[in-house]
This record gives sequence, structure tokens and C-alpha cells, in this order.
Amino acid sequence: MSLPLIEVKNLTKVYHSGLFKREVKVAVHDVSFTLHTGETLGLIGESGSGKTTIGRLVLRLIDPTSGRISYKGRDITHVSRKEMRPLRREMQIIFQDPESSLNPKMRIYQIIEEPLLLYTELSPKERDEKIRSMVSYIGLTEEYLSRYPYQLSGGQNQRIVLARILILEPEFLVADEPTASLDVSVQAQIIEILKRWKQEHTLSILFISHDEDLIKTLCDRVIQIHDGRIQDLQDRNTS
Ligand SMILES: Nc1ncnc2c1ncn2[C@@H]1O[C@H](COP(=O)(O)OP(=O)(O)OP(=O)(O)O)[C@@H](O)[C@H]1O
Repeated sequence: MSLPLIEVKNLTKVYHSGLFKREVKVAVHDVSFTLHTGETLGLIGESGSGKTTIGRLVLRLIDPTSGRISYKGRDITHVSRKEMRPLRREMQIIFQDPESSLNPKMRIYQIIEEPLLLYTELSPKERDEKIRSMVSYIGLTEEYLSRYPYQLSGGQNQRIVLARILILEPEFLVADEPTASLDVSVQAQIIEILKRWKQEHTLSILFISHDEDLIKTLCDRVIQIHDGRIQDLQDRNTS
């Protein structure tokens, strides 16, 4: 098989908190897995099992205590923030709560444009075309572009968050309970956008959830986490 996109080996994260950092929590313990190009890998486990910590470690948003993370065959365990910067466009994250990802003072147009300004050299006209096509891709009309996040529903805002991410055509996405705060019908809209995008683009996803049904509809393989450790590895393609 080809080189994995992500390879995680013996990853451990210990948090020290409280007075004099005396409280010690082993949030992730000796976790190893691979994620191949185009694959959607589910990470399932109850609250506090370490799922979010794994997602953040893989993206190098936090430092591991020990273990190794490789991206496209390159060891990124100890690369600096500066060295990670070029990879930030390729490696994205979507969280549960859309409002935490959206600047309330910006109009939807600016919100979707911002990553293009940050990471691309596109002209204003090229950006404009991309923004309009993206807003239609996520099932909203152009009228929404002049609105503010508070004027949209939670589900619409989460679609905007997705638009902001997908417009950069990332290679890897950590989806950390992206639909957990939404109604079931609205959840389905988000999942459908992700599914459709994956049919048209090469995107690998680490999909974090405690919802088994959701994981089953979307993921090629599932890793079960319990108390920071891998419990079970099910391959839906071979089982
Ligand atoms: N910054 C931190 N400092 C100390 N302990 C932490 C920190 N972040 C997480 N933890 C602890 O590490 C453990 C794993 O947390 P984590 O958020 O990764 O779990 P989770 O499976 O994503 O949970 P949830 O589904 O509730 O988000 C928990 O016991 C949590 O309290």
C-alpha cells in the first residue's frame, strides 16, 4: 500500500494541571494508527476518553509527551510553529461549535474570503468567483454573503465554517464532533456536504464522534478509544 498520509506511533499525552501542576492526567496513552490518502477514519469514545487531544496532537496544535507523528512520510513531531505554517493550509480542523470559529464582527463574505487572503495569491475577481461558487456549494444563496453570523442559524453557520475550510482544498481534516450541537436534520446537511466533497476531491478525514450511527455512515474504518487507549480496530471493508 502507498505511504500513509498520517502515521501516529506510540503517542502519549500527559497533562499537568492544578496547583504547582501536581494534577497529572494521562489523556492519551501509547496510541498508534495510520490514515491513508482519501480515507475517513472514525475516532469514537465517550466524553473524556482523549479524542480531542488526539486530534489536536495530530495537527500539532499541542505537543505530545512522547511518541511520533508523521505527515506524508515527514516526521512533524518536533517541528516549530514556523515550520508548521506551510502545512496549516493542507491540515484543517472543524469544531463542534461554529460560533467559536466565526468572527462575529465580520460579514459572511469576509469570513470565507479570509483564508484565501491568508494562503493564496488569487486576484479579487478570482476570490469573488470562488466565494460565490462555495456559498452555492454549501446550499446557501448569495444573499447570505452580506449577513453576519448572528443572523444565521447554527447549522448555516457550521456550513459557513465548512466553506471556509473547503475553499482551501485541504488534504487532511480533523472533524471534532462537527455536528454534535446541531439537530439531526441539520447534521445530515453537513454530512452530505462532506460526502459530496469527498466524491469530487481527495480529502482524508479524522472524524471524531461519540455517535456510532454517524461514524458508520461516514467512516471507512473506526478506532475505539477508552480512557486514552485504543480499544478496538474495526475495518468495515474487511469485516
Ligand atoms: N488542557 C488540559 N489540562 C488538563 N487536563 C485536560 C486538558 N485537556 C483535556 N484534559 C483531560 O484529558 C482527558 C481527555 O480529554 P479530551 O478532551 O481529549 O477527551 P474527549 O474524548 O475529546 O472528550 P469530549 O468528548 O468531552 O470532548 C479528560 O480527562 C480531560 O479532562
